[in-house]
Amino acid sequence: MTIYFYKVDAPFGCFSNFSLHPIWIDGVYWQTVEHYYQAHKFVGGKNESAIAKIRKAKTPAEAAQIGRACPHQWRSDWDLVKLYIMWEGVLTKFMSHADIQAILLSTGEEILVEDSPVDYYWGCGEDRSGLNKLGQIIMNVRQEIRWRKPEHTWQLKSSSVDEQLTELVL
Ligand SMILES: Nc1nc(O)c(N)c(N[C@@H]2O[C@H](COP(=O)(O)O)[C@@H](O)[C@H]2O)n1
Repeated sequence: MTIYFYKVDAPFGCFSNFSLHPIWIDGVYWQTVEHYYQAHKFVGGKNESAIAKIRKAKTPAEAAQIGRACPHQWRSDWDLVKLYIMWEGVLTKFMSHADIQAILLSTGEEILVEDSPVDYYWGCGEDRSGLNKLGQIIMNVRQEIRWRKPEHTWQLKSSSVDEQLTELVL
């Protein structure tokens, strides 16, 4: 069964980057993964003052609104680094909050899909043909957490450590 998530107040809403689960990365506090992700568009760019504005944004929607404005001011390597930034934020979120980590692990091997009607990159888009990069990252993080927690490794599909490593590298 595929698990679709999007709205924070709907089932599996804790998988959304808009969920109110703060993270600390490199000694900096971020209210949500969305704040962290949007702010990093401006790290090393032409308008670094936007970082503080996004960090202080009252809601993840406001953080996204600021972050999406002025794409010409984003760092030049944004397309190269955005997947890693997102992965780092999502991994930190699920490593920092035991309650949602348990929810994530309880999904077993189910496919996770961000059911965004507008986003064909991070989500599946209106017709569900999108790339679902956020869902893929959350599934990767689920696997990563199992690696870090030996008691969960029995849930991995492959039988040997070598096979499991190969799966992750590929
Ligand atoms: N809950 C929610 N509401 C929205 O309005 C959204 N667009 C999303 N999707 C998230 O938006 C982020 C991508 O932003 P950019 O388009 O790269 O500026 C990413 O966190 C998606 O998961 N979610």
